[in-house]
Amino acid sequence: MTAETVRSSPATDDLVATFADAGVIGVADVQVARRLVRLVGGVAAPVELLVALTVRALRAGSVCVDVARLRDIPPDRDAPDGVDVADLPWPDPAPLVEALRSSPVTNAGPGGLAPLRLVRTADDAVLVYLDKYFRQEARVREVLAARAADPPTVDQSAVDAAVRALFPDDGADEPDLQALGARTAATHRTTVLAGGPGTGKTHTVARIIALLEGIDGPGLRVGLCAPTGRAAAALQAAVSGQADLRLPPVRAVTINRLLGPLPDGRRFRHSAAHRLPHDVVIVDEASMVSLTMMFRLLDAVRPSARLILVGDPDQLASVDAGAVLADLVHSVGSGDTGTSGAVVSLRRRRRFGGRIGALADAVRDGDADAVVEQLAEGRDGAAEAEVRLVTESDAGTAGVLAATTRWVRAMTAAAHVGDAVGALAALDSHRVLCAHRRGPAGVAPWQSVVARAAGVDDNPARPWYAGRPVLLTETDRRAGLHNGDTGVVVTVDGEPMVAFPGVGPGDGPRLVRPRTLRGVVSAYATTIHRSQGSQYGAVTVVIPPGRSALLTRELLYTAITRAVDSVTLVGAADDLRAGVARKVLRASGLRTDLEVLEDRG
Ligand SMILES: Nc1ncnc2c1ncn2[C@@H]1O[C@H](COP(=O)(O)OP(=O)(O)OP(=O)(O)O)[C@@H](O)[C@H]1O
Repeated sequence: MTAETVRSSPATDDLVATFADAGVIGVADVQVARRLVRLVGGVAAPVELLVALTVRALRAGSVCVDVARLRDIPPDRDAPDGVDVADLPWPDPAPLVEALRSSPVTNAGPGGLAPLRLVRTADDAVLVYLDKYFRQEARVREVLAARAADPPTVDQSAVDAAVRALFPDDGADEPDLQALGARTAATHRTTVLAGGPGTGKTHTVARIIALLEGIDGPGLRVGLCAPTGRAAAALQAAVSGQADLRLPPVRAVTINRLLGPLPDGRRFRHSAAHRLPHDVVIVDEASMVSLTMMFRLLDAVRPSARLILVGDPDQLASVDAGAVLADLVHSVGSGDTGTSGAVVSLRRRRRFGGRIGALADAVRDGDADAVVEQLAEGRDGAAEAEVRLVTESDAGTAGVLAATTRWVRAMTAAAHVGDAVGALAALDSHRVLCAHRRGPAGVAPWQSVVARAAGVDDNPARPWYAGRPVLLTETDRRAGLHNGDTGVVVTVDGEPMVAFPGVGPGDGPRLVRPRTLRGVVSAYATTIHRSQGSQYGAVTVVIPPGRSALLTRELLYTAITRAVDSVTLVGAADDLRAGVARKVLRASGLRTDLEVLEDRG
């Protein structure tokens, strides 16, 4: 359906069509809104628009909308030429709230279901939810509060002694936040262990398992999970790599797998009616957990079990709506215990150098001047700089392509002689990351630019050439391969094989026959979303021109923190500044108390 058919549909109101034409809401949002409005028998035009905006916001990751900030909802697509969304007839908040209060969308007749919920926050914002998400958020709040009100009883001195043994004094002046995290995990039902890349979260998690086993005795049932299969595999490898701790064998699975999906594909074996058996459930990469997934998990975790949520609240959040980890970190504050649990934020970076860290901090804090200042050192392609900005038009681009060419040639050289270890090491030594899939600064053109610069014919008709970096777009659980995994085509005994990193610590590469793989694309350039959870030597980040709405602070932070040794940003300083300033709006009510506003019965 085109914008034209939106307008000509009989139930169409001009207001909704005007916003759809301007790209603010999509055709799918209009359709869902129409269906909901029809269910309640029709509503005033501004209310119908609000329903459509609520659906749009959900698709953009927010579980609710703030009626005073409707303009901040990310648009469905760029506005057509000549249209300024600021000039649209945005409804005024006060009359809109009045209309909502008495509308059938928030007040269904007897026995009917009202699709929307209307609430006021402690700081006087008015939020509108689709009923399902309101109920999920309320349940998350309720479970966390009940868990916080019932802390585990532990022998404090035994915990302290065990923590001291696991975290020996390293002579640093600062308080040992890893030790604090472990102590907190032992003394609370719910703990958030927050921290950027390389701040020692996994190191701490492994010691938390050892600590809890020490307190509760052997036989502790540990549920280790992560939102995606790839993240679960990485967690498994990282925890089993801690040989000195002699941890019991643990297996990390996806949250979905932990909960046990039932054949109907909608419900799970474990829920409030049939809880998970574990004494401790540890969720890694928890920033990627949506509200719906967190709701299911919290329902299924035994009230007496410890829950430890581990992740980086500043990274990109889940694809689905909700950013529960960031909300918890915000509502509690580091080192504090709130009504929902306790938060410990690790700060000391243990992996990459000072400049990448300082650049990442400046992006996280939204300080565009500091970002540009950090990058000044490497201006005009000072090739050895740890962080640098090169403009697409200057000689710097040649330097960028020289670096990507060295990367591609290193993969190719190792691949030709069947050196899978060398090819995989080369693969992870560099990555080209784009904000967009399409468009001039997207993955598609950059794939060709990088391949062509290295003299490679990346021809889809002959895909299995040695040295081709590949990305999987499907999961094959039986083969242990996950959507998002990357590998390199290598020649083994004259035959092409695809090498993927081994799963366990010390495992050699896995070699897979090309014809057994489904969903394979080249990986000369990938999206920043795809890079989440991985680490590479050097990272080239392509900044899209023209103030793209897709380039956000969280996206830039995620891209920059993938790099261990160096970061090169390619693009214009002004576009970079605009991206640093653009914070993803993830509205939710979890950061505050809520008062229901509807005139229900
Ligand atoms: N207390 C510590 N003493 C010595 N080394 C440490 C300590 N904590 C972490 N490290 C080391 O620092 C590096 C980063 O730690 P770790 O992998 O635990 O961080 P992380 O926060 O889980 O990182 P990411 O999420 O990016 O994978 C690892 O090599 C780890 O062994």
